Amino acid sequence: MGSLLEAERVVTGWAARDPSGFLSPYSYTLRKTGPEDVVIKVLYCGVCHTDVHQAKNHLGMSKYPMVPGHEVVGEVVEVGREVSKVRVGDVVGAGVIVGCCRECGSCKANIEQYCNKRIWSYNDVYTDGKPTQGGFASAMVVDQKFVLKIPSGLAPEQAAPLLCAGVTVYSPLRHFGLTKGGLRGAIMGLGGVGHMGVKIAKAMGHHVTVISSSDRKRTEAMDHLGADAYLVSSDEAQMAAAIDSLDYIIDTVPAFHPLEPYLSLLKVDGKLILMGVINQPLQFVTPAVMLGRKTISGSFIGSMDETREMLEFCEKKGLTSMIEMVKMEQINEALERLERNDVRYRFVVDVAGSKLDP
Ligand SMILES: NC(=O)C1=CN([C@@H]2O[C@H](COP(=O)(O)OP(=O)(O)OC[C@H]3O[C@@H](n4cnc5c(N)ncnc54)[C@H](OP(=O)(O)O)[C@@H]3O)[C@@H](O)[C@H]2O)C=CC1
Ligand SMILES: O=C/C=C/c1ccc(O)c(O)c1
Ligand SMILES: [Zn+2]
Ligand SMILES: [Zn+2]
Repeated sequence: MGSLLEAERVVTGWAARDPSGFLSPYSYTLRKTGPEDVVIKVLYCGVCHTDVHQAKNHLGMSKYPMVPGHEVVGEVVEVGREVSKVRVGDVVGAGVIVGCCRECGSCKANIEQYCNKRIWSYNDVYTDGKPTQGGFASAMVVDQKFVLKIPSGLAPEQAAPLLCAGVTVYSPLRHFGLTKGGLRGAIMGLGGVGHMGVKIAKAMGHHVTVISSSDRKRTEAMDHLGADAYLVSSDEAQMAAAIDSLDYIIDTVPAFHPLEPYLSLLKVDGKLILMGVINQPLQFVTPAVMLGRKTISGSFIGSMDETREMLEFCEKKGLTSMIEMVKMEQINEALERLERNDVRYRFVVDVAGSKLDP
């Protein structure tokens, strides 16, 4: 396979060319397989709201052409001579980060996602000076440090959303000591990250409330995802009844919203953990946190160690994601539906089963 891939280094991905965010086929060259590199034939790739933010330049940092996709599951088709972690034929995952400095405090503490020299899986520049491109493509080359074997008990397409959405909720629950049974938590925004939040928090034995912008997802949240309570954020009576009741809120809303109504739902020492990428200042008055010693924090994906642990946790607990599979030809419709909150609950692109070339 090595020599075949050497000869077939050109791959096709689907790239955004400008802030319209419209994706279309794009050919580019993968780097030569280095000693620590793993060449992955992409099988499936989840579609995260961050892909919308990046493709549409919501953060003002987008570089084009950009092939998004960072919930990647694929088959190893070639490995560099020093790769020991995976073998050809293994089903592996890759996520948001594909590089780090390995020397700073964060890297030494194995929380490489907080390395200031992190390299993003797309919309970034790799150590060889070439743009990184993501998983909406036939193949990727990834350093073995940022690749994990998918446990055999997880279906590959089910595992894709875990590589961003899953670890994004697992990491703060672990880090902030919120894993013990009996806690009362809330997941705000029932989308890709939020639905994994409900499942993971329930599997930890928590009482889970969904805080949603509408009543539309109530039945699914309660009957299919296993939530214990459902709160519509605009319903003042429901909100008032929930004051002082929660140990934590994981807030995944990707748009500006006030924080004070949600801070009031926390118990003393409760934590509001912000996950959404919002490019606008949020506001709160200080008594909203002082009178209750409350914490507002943020959290960014999770480390490779936490990702491995989370995959094992999901396998052990039999957790699956709720996905809608699409072909690459449907990616623009999927991105548009994601942006208008019309997905239950993660699109996953069947990359290997799609026609990628024009
Ligand atoms: N911190 C991190 O490491 C990570 C951050 N993110 C970020 O988290 C956010 C959520 O990602 P993801 O779960 O993929 O997104 P989704 O679009 O799948 O879910 C977001 C949910 O937020 C709610 N919502 C409320 N207001 C809006 C609005 N104006 N537009 C859209 N949704 C709204 C909806 O739930 P409801 O109908 O229940 O109100 C929606 O389903 C994004 O900003 C993403 O970039 C993603 C992954 C990692
Ligand atoms: O989906 C994963 C990435 C999330 C993310 C979080 C924060 C931020 O500033 C980003 O650009 C992306
Ligand atoms: Zn993501
Ligand atoms: Zn570092």
